Amino acid sequence: MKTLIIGIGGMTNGGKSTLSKALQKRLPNSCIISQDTFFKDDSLVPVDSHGFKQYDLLSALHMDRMMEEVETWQDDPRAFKVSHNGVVQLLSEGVDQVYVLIIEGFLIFNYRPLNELMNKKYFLQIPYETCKQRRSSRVYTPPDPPGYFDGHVWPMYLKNRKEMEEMVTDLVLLDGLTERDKLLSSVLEDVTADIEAFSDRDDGNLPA
Ligand SMILES: Nc1ncnc2c1ncn2[C@@H]1O[C@H](COP(=O)(O)OP(=O)(O)O)[C@@H](O)[C@H]1O
Ligand SMILES: O=C(O)c1ccc[n+]([C@@H]2O[C@H](COP(=O)([O-])O)[C@@H](O)[C@H]2O)c1
Repeated sequence: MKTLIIGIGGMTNGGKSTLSKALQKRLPNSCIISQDTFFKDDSLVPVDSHGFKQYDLLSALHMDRMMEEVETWQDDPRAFKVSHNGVVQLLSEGVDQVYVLIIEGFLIFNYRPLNELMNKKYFLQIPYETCKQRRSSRVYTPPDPPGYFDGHVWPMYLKNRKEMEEMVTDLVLLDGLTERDKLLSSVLEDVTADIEAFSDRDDGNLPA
């Protein structure tokens, strides 16, 4: 069975889940694993000296559980697909099916074990003002306290981004201000080309 793992990383509110959901709808036999679903319980997240909860760190996430979820997909992508969101689509007879996993989240490329599994890495970026504006209209659980964006989210983004750039060299940067449909079609075109190249090969490896 052939598999492809795509990472959709990026800044908070960069458009990761919007793009991932749209891609999943268009890619047969694809599933999404979202890092957001692995946040630790609020009681386990420490506060800093300014009283801000330290959510924008890898230590605020159950990354071990996220890896287990990815391994469950790797063990049997077909069963994972059936148990998570339904029907497996058979393409044409005689063609090897390629199962696609979309891993999305704001710190996926900062976690080396996850990073190493990905065949393709996309990173959605937006300017500070857009990020702050989009974030202000989103309600998290718990909600952002006053000053949280400038006091915690943005400084941690800068720190995490620097760390990511020291670890990862093969990122494809995407402009999160691009219109949704255009973003989708450019990534879809890229991924579809990989899938086609991949399904033509019989050694199970994605061409470089
Ligand atoms: N390409 C885009 N252009 C304009 N707004 C977008 C775009 N993609 C997403 N958004 C909006 O930005 C906000 C954050 O999007 P979301 O996909 O939830 O971001 P993330 O998963 O990166 O936090 C939402 O209000 C969404 O509708
Ligand atoms: O989902 C949660 O439990 C949660 C609780 C508190 C905060 N968050 C925020 O979720 C952000 C990452 O998710 P996202 O979708 O904005 O990239 C990160 O900036 C955190 O501050 C998320």
